[in-house]
Amino acid sequence: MTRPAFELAYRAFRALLLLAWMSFVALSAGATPVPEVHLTSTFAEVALGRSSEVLHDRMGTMDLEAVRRSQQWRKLSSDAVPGGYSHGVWWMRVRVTNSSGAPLQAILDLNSPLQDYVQLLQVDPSGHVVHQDEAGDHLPLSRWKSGGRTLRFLVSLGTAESRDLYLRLATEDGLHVGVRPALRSLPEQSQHDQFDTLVHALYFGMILALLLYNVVLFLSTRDRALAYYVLHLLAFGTWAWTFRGYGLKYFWPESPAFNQHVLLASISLSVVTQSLFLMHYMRVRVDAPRLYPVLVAVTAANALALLSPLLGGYAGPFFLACLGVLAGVVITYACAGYLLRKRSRPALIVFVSFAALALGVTMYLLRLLGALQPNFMTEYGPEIGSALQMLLLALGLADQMNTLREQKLQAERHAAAAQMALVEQLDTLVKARTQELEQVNAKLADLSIKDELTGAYNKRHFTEVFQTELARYGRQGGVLSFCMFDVDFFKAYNDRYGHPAGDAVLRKVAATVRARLRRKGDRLFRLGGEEFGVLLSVDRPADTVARYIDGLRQAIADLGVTHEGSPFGKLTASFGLVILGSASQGEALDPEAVYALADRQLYEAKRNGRNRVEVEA
Ligand SMILES: Nc1nc2c(ncn2[C@@H]2O[C@H](COP(=O)(O)OP(=O)(O)OP(=O)(O)O)[C@@H](O)[C@H]2O)c(=O)[nH]1
Repeated sequence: MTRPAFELAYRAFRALLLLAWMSFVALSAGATPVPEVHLTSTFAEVALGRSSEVLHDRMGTMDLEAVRRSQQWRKLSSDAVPGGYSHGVWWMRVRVTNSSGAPLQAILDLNSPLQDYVQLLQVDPSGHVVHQDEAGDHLPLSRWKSGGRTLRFLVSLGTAESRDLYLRLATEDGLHVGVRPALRSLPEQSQHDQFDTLVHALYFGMILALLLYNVVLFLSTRDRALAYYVLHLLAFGTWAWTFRGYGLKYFWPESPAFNQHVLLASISLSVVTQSLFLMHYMRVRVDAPRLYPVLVAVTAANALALLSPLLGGYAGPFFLACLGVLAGVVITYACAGYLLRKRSRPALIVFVSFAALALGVTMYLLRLLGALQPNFMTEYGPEIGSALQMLLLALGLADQMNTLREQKLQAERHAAAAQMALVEQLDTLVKARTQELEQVNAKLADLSIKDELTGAYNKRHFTEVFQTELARYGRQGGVLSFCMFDVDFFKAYNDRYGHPAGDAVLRKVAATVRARLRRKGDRLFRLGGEEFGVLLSVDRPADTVARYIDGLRQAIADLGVTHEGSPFGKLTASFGLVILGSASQGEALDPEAVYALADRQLYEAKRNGRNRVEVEA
């Protein structure tokens, strides 16, 4: 071999060595073992988190070849691929080997409808992509190969076949949702979906029932708290419906952008309507006036957050919406805590119901972070928590309406009692006034028949009574006695002692006589000037009448009123008496005639010396 030929051969050998070394390096880098999962004949479900590896492609530029060769793969500490803000791409890989002894189909389910773009690359052990699928809530549903509420892919394996599954999770603007991919056999997936549908049917059924019930309640009561509660149920229900993927699946499958808007708007609307409801339900304005402006401000901020989609993107508005939710939770707890110290029952219900929601959501998040084991409570934590919250608030509302109705009834009872008391008071007043009026009337009537100076009945009344009594006597018989008496030398008395003294004497005489008329029917009349008449009761026996009248005369004389103008030296009176005995029964007596008889006897008494009684028998 010539020297140049040798050098050429040597160079070729070196190049071959270099190529071999480079190939070795390249092959050894690509040959990093992929964690493997064996699917046996008893396979039902494998949670892929801990059985797989993840890779964070921070720039989002790596292709399959690059990730296959990467040395950055690491194990996960939980079942969930980390969520949060990152503009990179998350990759997940696992080798699945069909050890069931027969061809096998499985579903790779992300257990979430929320991930912008997902790609599943199924690669055979030699590195060839044998199958490629895409899905994601930024794609219309028609581009998801395997339909379902959640993001999922079909994996078909031949007997003893192995495939490397590369799952690529990308976002539009950096917001990654923590997903928990699981591989399930078809029967297991079907059972899982059935149970999931049942739980959500119950959940959304409950929201719908509460919604309708409260709409009816609102229509009958027109209570604003109820109206806000209905709107809140509507907003929250819409959010939950969309969040769980039913919006995209059933309502707007070809409008992923609209799905994002609904998701964002329903968060802010939920907080706004909830704050408005709480304002009325807990009477924040009246009972917590210093917190009220803060609650109003938070509500207004959440209302403004509804406009945040105008800023573009999803991550930014979502961040704002989350801030709004946080502010809403803080102010709600502040109000409820403050009002709890005032022993407000609505505040207690709000406190407990929000605690239930917080507990449910916390359990769900802890499960996502791998701190809790998966179970019914952690899987459906938000649903259970919010269902409890909604039920408690609905019960609270019903309780408040009951309390209000009770208060209204009590107020009505009080008003009725007060009205009753007023009526009674009015009644008593009317009775008192009537009595007073009757008394005044009686007094007026009395005054109209009495003589002002002496208090004896007046002449007008005498005429009436005398006529009536005579008529009665004419009908019934019995004894009727009438006498007239006249103060003796009264002119002289007036002349000597003055007219006022005369008046006083007349009063004294009348009082003396009246004091002795004790029987019912005995009456004293002033017939004019110093002349009086006495009509005696029919019950008085005839033989006692003259003596009785003489007793009156004696009583006047016994007054001992000095009268120097009288031969008796004191005041006296003369009496003319007529006694109509039973012999006169049935006679129609003429009052004037009887009067004249008495007057004549009085005249006789005067003529016979005064201070005496003359009787017409
Ligand atoms: N003070 C006073 N005097 C009266 C009243 N009414 C009548 N008189 C006076 O009574 C007097 C009656 O006088 P007379 O009819 O002459 O009778 P008399 O002086 O009593 O004489 P005899 O009846 O015969 O004893 C008159 O002077 C009347 O002015 C009165 O209301 N008050």
